[in-house]
Amino acid sequence: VVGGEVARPNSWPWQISLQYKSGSSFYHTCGGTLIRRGWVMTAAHCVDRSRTWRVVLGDHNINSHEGREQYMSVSRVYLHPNWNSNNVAGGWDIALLRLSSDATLNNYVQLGALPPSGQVLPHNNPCYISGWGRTQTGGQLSAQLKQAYLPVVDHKTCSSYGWWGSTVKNSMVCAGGGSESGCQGDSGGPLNCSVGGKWVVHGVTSFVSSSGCNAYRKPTVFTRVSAYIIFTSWRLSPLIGF
Ligand SMILES: CC(C)C[C@H](NC(=O)[C@H](CCCC[NH3+])NC(=O)C(F)(F)F)C(=O)Nc1ccc(C(C)C)cc1
Repeated sequence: VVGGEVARPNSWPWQISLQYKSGSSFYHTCGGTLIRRGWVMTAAHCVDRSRTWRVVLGDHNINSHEGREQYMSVSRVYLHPNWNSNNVAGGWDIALLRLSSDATLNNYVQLGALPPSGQVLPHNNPCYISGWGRTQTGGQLSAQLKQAYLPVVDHKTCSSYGWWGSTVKNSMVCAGGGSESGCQGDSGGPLNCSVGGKWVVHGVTSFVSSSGCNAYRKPTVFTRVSAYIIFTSWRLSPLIGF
């Protein structure tokens, strides 16, 4: 996250750190959202290589053990079938991770709320990005979870000339576009939007401009979660429409 501030610890209790094993250590690579006790939603581009993954719940400082963390292994990765790793602009940048055991919900670990199917937020709807991603273009990851205020940029504006043009599809949501943005390492994490006084996870962090994370008029682009939900009522919702 470029700009913004360090989040109050566990203030986004559905935010997870997706880590891969290298040697005997694990390294943060992406964010994600806990959407059921045994399921995490993240970006397909985060998990389209086969690695040994783990999900850390209830984290704040990813470099220290604070005692609130739950470390979960991943039993299966479900990439959206239409995801094309050579074309992030094509969309479909969404995946589900089945955890090998259920998370314990508490003050530090909660489920993220998903939007109703098809809901599109208005221009300037208040949202926050959260993540441990780089704090500058080409910079380092943040040790502590950060957040930045990124209001929604409607599709009409985001897909116009000088902005993202046709790179941005209707299955995406744009937010920010000023001096604050997501950056590498925030991928897969939530765009937390205030809707009717509640926080709803409306986006999965997907991409920023290759000329720099907080490039002018290149808002951070998120997979629009409501485009992948088939049913609105929770009784029928099979998580995400794969
Ligand atoms: C050095 C970084 C900033 C490069 C930048 N990376 C990204 O935007 C990567 C996702 C890359 C997916 C493709 N493997 N995402 C992120 O950094 C995120 F913002 F989500 F955290 C990028 O490739 N951006 C990009 C590339 C191509 C396009 C279209 C023109 C196809 C749009 C954006």
